[in-house]
Amino acid sequence: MGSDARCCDAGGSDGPLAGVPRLADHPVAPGERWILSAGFNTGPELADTGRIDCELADLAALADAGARVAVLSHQGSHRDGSARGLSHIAAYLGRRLGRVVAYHPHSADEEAPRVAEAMAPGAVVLFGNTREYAGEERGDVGLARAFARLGDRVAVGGFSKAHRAHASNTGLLGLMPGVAARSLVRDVAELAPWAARDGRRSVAVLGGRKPEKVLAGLAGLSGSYDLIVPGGVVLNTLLAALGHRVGASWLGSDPERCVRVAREVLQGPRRAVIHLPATVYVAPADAAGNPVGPARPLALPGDVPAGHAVVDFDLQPWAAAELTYTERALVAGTPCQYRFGHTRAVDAVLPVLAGTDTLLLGGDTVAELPWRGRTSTGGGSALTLLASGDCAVLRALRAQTASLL
Ligand SMILES: Nc1ncnc2c1ncn2[C@@H]1O[C@H](COP(=O)(O)OP(=O)(O)O)[C@@H](O)[C@H]1O
Ligand SMILES: O=C(OP(=O)(O)O)[C@H](O)COP(=O)(O)O
Repeated sequence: MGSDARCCDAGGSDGPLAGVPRLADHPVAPGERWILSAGFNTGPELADTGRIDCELADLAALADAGARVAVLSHQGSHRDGSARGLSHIAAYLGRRLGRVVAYHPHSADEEAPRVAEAMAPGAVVLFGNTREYAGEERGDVGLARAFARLGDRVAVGGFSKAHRAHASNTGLLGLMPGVAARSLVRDVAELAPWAARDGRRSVAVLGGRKPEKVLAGLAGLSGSYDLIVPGGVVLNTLLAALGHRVGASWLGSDPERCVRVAREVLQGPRRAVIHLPATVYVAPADAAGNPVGPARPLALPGDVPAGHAVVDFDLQPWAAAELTYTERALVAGTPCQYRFGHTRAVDAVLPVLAGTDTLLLGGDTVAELPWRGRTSTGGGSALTLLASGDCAVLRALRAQTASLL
């Protein structure tokens, strides 16, 4: 990771959007067959519809121009069996767009291309969850070829998966002309105030469960932010890197790499002060680090008892004071087990940050926290972009040539 967080810089250049072809600049002719690669990765109860709502304008623009629009989206994961059908999302899209949105439950079965071919100009069909297939998350070219039978051009939205080189985004871009959807351009551009160092005091509150919170968040932002408040998997990983026993605390899907990176961050030069709590709260926990019994305080330094996991922490008074001076903040990943009633870290952080330029990142974080301020549909993707200045989908879009379109 670079020592400076980069994105679209605050000085107004296009940053990572430079050289990216855009749907907004591209005329769409009636009857053209378009795929919209979307990112409707949201829970079945649709607690937060931001990841769907942000793609409505692109869908409407394509359909209004008379395109035949095949929508592909991921949700959940094939790897852990959490991928589900998307029929409820087709119903929601229909209501919001005020037009019929048909649903075909598979995106790569024999029937799917026939459904796509039969669409009338202006029609929209949502195809089944791309993560029904193992090849999606592997970026499998054969699966991308199957998806490619649904259209002749692709508009790539789905910022939440822009850091993934998957069959339904970079895979399709390798096979057909493609442009960035308006939602992707907007989501990337809106990160600019949280990117390059601009002299404002900055804090990153990091939590959640996914390795990107450590690999992109902790490693990438410790060189450019003033204060990092780790929670969730990031705090657990730091405690492990410091040599504490962490019991059943959740260390994510790539624990060895994350602990190694956390150790490098702790030992290497960095700008950020990293907050380590004096008191964490531990509770009996299941294999996923989720609490199954009441929590009790544990003073640090100390070891988490076997079968217990860190579920929450107290913010140190000096950090609470620092937050009141913060001018720019991001919260990436819920810092504590909020949905299980462990709310101390969130209660200490969010109300103070509500008065600053603060951005909440990610799907679960935005869905579960009481926040009325600015949000981003990207979690890991936004951190990747902030940390490295680029991501897989933008690279693939830049590689497209105008002659393809
Ligand atoms: N200490 C913890 N141990 C395990 N899970 C945690 C912990 N703290 C927060 N979480 C969980 O992290 C989830 C969000 O993680 P993640 O998927 O990485 O965020 P997002 O989808 O917003 O990017 C929350 O639902 C929360 O319950
Ligand atoms: O929810 C998402 O990412 P996030 O949890 O980093 O916000 C995206 O849809 C990417 O999903 P993935 O991390 O399963 O590839």
